[in-house]
Amino acid sequence: MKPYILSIDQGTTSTRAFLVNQDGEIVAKSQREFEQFFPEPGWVEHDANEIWTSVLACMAEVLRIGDVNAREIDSIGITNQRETTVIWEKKTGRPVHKAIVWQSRQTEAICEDLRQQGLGTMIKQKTGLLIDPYFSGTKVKWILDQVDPDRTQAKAGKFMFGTIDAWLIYKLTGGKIHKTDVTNASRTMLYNIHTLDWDKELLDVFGVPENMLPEVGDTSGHFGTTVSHHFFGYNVPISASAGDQQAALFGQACFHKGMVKNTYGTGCFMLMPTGDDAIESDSGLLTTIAWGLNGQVTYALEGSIFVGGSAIGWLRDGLRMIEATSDSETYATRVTSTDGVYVVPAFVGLGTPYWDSDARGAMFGLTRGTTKEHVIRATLEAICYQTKDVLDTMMKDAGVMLHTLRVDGGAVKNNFLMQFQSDLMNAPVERPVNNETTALGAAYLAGLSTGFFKDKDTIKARWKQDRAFQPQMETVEREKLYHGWQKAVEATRVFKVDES
Ligand SMILES: Nc1ncnc2c1ncn2[C@@H]1O[C@H](COP(=O)(O)OP(=O)(O)O)[C@@H](O)[C@H]1O
Ligand SMILES: O=P(O)(O)OC[C@H](O)CO
Repeated sequence: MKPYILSIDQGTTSTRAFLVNQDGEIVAKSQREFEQFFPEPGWVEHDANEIWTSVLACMAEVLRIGDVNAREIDSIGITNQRETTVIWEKKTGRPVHKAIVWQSRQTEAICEDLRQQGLGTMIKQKTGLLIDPYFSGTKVKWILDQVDPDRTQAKAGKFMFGTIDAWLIYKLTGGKIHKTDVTNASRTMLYNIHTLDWDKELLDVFGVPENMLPEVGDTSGHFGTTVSHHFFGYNVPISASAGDQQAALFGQACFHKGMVKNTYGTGCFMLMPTGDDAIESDSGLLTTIAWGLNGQVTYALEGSIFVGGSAIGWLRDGLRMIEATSDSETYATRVTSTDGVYVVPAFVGLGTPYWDSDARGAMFGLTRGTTKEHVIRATLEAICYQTKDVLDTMMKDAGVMLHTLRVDGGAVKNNFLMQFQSDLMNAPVERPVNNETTALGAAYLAGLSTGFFKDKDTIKARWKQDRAFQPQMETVEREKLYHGWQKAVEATRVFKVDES
């Protein structure tokens, strides 16, 4: 048995590679940031080639750091920022446009047109998604409209589309394999999550020829092997591809309905598996695929918050109130409350449960006595309020009670954030010892396919708690604070800049 799995976590702001051993421990890690392009307000793009070279660099570096030879790698698991859209030329492998990132709002006009055509219900029934620029479908249409408006080239089979996993699989296999998995496909708005097929009616709506689309497989399965010149002379199997939020759900061993994880990264994403029941939400949750294993799909409910930890990046880079994101905890705990200040970080609109593309950020309750400590605390609290909005909706739609929330992602190091979250939800918040649950999830999924890991119970047995935050706040206080937040969101949504 080869002793390691190489897990690649291709995220929104950085690429990471990890070596995971059979005890489910991370023995080496490497990380590279890459450029974010903001060509217009609200637009976010990546250079797909830069992402690819960051993956190659991280793979080489993690082997060097771990002092591991490529021949010791059992398999590769890929997990990725979801929805981000790449279209490349079949013949040359060259991207035809920058990758359009999940956060980008540049397809809002296309979305509005779809809403006007009354397609919302059909799209939701088939894909589990709501019409919003977040998903890949309108991004594919947008790129094709730029480079091939009448679709002559696309119909002639000149282009390939992929989410980031499919792009990396294509590159790693030397262009031999064009494949994705069900979790990534379920975020495209082109895939029918019930029939498990690319949907012809949707492809027509978006003007996307089927020949551009990748094959769709189980999350844990066969995605080809690396070509040896990319992997130090070895052909290593790629055995998993999973959207990063789904990989985190798996890595957190949330295998049953009622087990919920929330990831606090750039945005926040809360997922709960619902078994073979694709629960449709009327309150703004998404119905999505948690994973595909052995030909069997598990569904999930998801709440997506577009601005989570990145609001703390804004305090640092935009407002310059802090030098490092970790300073936010120090400042927040210098005051005992926000003194009535609320920050609504709707910088790119609001996701679940509001789905308001036009909303923009706001701050309320300012007085002459407001200090930066209050603003910083209010920004951290906003992450928790948004999470409560999503959680309450999820519990109601699924008809379950929350016992405990499992958390991960870059911002969970912040103890103030975690304690306030627990207080606000009146439930324990469990932080795992190993916060790299996304990478671990991808490693587990890869290892299940090759026999490196025995079964899902092995993963459950390896989950260890670092700290459980217990609720301490009085009910009256909690309700008062949350009521203030609800009023702030309402007021934010009323305010619209007149662009005429
Ligand atoms: N101590 C902290 N307190 C609050 N937010 C933090 C802290 N450390 C990191 N963050 C936030 O966490 C995010 C990074 O988390 P990460 O999981 O690496 O994100 P992603 O995978 O989306 O790139 C950043 O937006 C950063 O502002
Ligand atoms: O890269 P992350 O961790 O911000 O995750 C992004 C999500 O997958 C977007 O849906």
